[in-house]
Amino acid sequence: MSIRPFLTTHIPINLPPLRPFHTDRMAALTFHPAACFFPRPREAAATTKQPLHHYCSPLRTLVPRTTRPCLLRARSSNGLPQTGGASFGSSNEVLDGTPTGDGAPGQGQRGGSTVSITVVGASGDLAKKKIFPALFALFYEGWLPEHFTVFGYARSEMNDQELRNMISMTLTCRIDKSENCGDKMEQFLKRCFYQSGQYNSEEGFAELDRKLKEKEAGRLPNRLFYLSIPPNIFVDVVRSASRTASSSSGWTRFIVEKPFGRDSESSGELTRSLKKYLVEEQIFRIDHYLGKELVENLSVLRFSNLVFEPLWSRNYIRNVQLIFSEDFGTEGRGGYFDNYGIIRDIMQNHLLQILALFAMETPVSLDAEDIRNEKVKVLRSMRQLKLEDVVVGQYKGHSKGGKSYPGYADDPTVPKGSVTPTFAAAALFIDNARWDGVPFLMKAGKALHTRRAEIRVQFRRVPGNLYRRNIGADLDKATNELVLRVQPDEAIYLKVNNKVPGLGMRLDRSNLNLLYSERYRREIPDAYERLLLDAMEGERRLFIRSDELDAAWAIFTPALRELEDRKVAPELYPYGSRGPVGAHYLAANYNVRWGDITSDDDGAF
Ligand SMILES: NC(=O)C1=CN([C@@H]2O[C@H](COP(=O)(O)OP(=O)(O)OC[C@H]3O[C@@H](n4cnc5c(N)ncnc54)[C@H](OP(=O)(O)O)[C@@H]3O)[C@@H](O)[C@H]2O)C=CC1
Ligand SMILES: O=C1O[C@H](COP(=O)(O)O)[C@@H](O)[C@H](O)[C@H]1O
Repeated sequence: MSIRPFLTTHIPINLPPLRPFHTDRMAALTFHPAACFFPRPREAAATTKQPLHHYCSPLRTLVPRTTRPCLLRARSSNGLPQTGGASFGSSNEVLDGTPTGDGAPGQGQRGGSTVSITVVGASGDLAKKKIFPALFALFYEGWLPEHFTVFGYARSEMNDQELRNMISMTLTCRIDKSENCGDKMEQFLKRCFYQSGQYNSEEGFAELDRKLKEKEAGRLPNRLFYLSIPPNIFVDVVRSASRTASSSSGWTRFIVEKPFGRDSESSGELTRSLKKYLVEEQIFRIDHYLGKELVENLSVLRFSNLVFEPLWSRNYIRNVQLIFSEDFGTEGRGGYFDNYGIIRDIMQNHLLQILALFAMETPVSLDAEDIRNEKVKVLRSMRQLKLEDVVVGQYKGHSKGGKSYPGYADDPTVPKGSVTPTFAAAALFIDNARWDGVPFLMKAGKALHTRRAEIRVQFRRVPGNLYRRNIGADLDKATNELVLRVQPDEAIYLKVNNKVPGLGMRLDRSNLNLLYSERYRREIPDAYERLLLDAMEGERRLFIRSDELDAAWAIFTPALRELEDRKVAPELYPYGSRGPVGAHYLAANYNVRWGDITSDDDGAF
């Protein structure tokens, strides 16, 4: 829902900030779209069964629009908090605690609002590796509200202390701000609790509800459930938790982890099942690549720099490459992976989401729905992937330097004779006016020679290039290339032709390089931090809407089905190699050379 009418008519934009601003030179007072908004009527209705009122920040209690000023949120332009939690600080409590006097939800609530985050599947890999550490990082940086509680829920028998011990093993302090880290950890762990229960058990979640209420202590309760569990139990959890552990008067949201089905049909079925218990506005489908700094920056780069947007079309761009590689195999996750394969694991979600952001038209605003509307349009303009435009591979065992690396098929959890691809390359097309005929090439693989994720934009050659003699026969070698390196060593660099200093006229291709570690001397937050915070704030921009998901599956489902029906044998590639040569033939069909096979160092022609 657009925030515009509210913005123009109701926000006193000259309000002083709630706390003094940080002196950060990048500080900018920005209106945070989640801070003030009309209620999402269906979400509010579904969760509160109360009359609809205007919210002033979903993390704060309900405040009637007519009597409460909305809060402007101070965020530096690089996303760091300005005041160590300005948006949930004690000033909010003054607002929250004031009786509304009109029967609005929140009246009679004691001491403001609270947020409870329940990590379902707390004993699992993702919870330990990413979710608890991200929550701690948010706490450490002052982004969590004053009143918050973290609960772990899983079948494993554990008490609160055992959960805390488990979590503490993976918490780390910010490299650049390690002071008081031990104290902060202790404070954070004291807010962590555990409830053991079955995933389909309403009693289990009712018990959780009882404990949550105890911690909420009469404050307006807002509840976030993170489903960090295998997909076959998503619906069980949503059914049980929504029935017995929903917030009685605040919001209740569910973050759902991928995979969202394995094709159009199963994804549609999952969506329908979830919607029996939740409305779309309560469902936060996470794609953690959307939370990565460079992916967030894609739109900034494009829409706030005049030099890029005019070039962003078939007129100047020859091809776009989306590349993901990992230098390790499925180690330990073979059982899960075999049911999905690399196309579903990486391409259909992470790479396709990046592609949609890259290729979309300028959205009407930065509002979540405006952005997601544009992404859906791109996805719906895409051609279904054809089998002849796909190459699949699977890694095999390899020995190097006296060390041997197991093949995918050596994993005991992988069924014998599996043809599941651990590598794939694909050529995709967007049949719209902007991108007609431009190949979007994707490449994703496990157990390759390096860990890397990047977007490469190869531009067309300069017509009638005056310097063609200096460049040599292959003019495509001298075209500009813009690279957004998502990870590791985040960077944006542009390959330009340049004169090598000297009396002669020798050219080379050099990089104009924006290396984040040199430019910004601060740690880049993990994607899960950004996404968790957004979910708490009700900011949906970086989450996948159900129509986006449908459109994404429509592109890949036919080719996936054919691959499986025909049991297409993957090309084997050695662990630690650059992947199957078939990927080069596929690119060559479209006159493309993968940008990552040449060195990124500046080089002579
Ligand atoms: N791990 C990762 O890096 C990533 C994971 N994901 C997704 O996140 C979700 C969680 O992943 P991950 O943590 O690796 O998953 P796990 O396999 O570690 O499972 C999480 C927890 O769920 C419970 N569980 C596991 N299998 C079953 C089962 N068959 N039936 C019932 N409960 C079960 C276990 O808890 P208990 O036995 O205590 O109940 C387990 O600790 C998945 O949807 C995954 O696809 C997405 C991106 C990356
Ligand atoms: O979603 C997934 O992502 C990870 C890679 O994430 P990254 O942030 O470490 O790049 C991948 O290993 C996993 O297979 C996949 O499910």
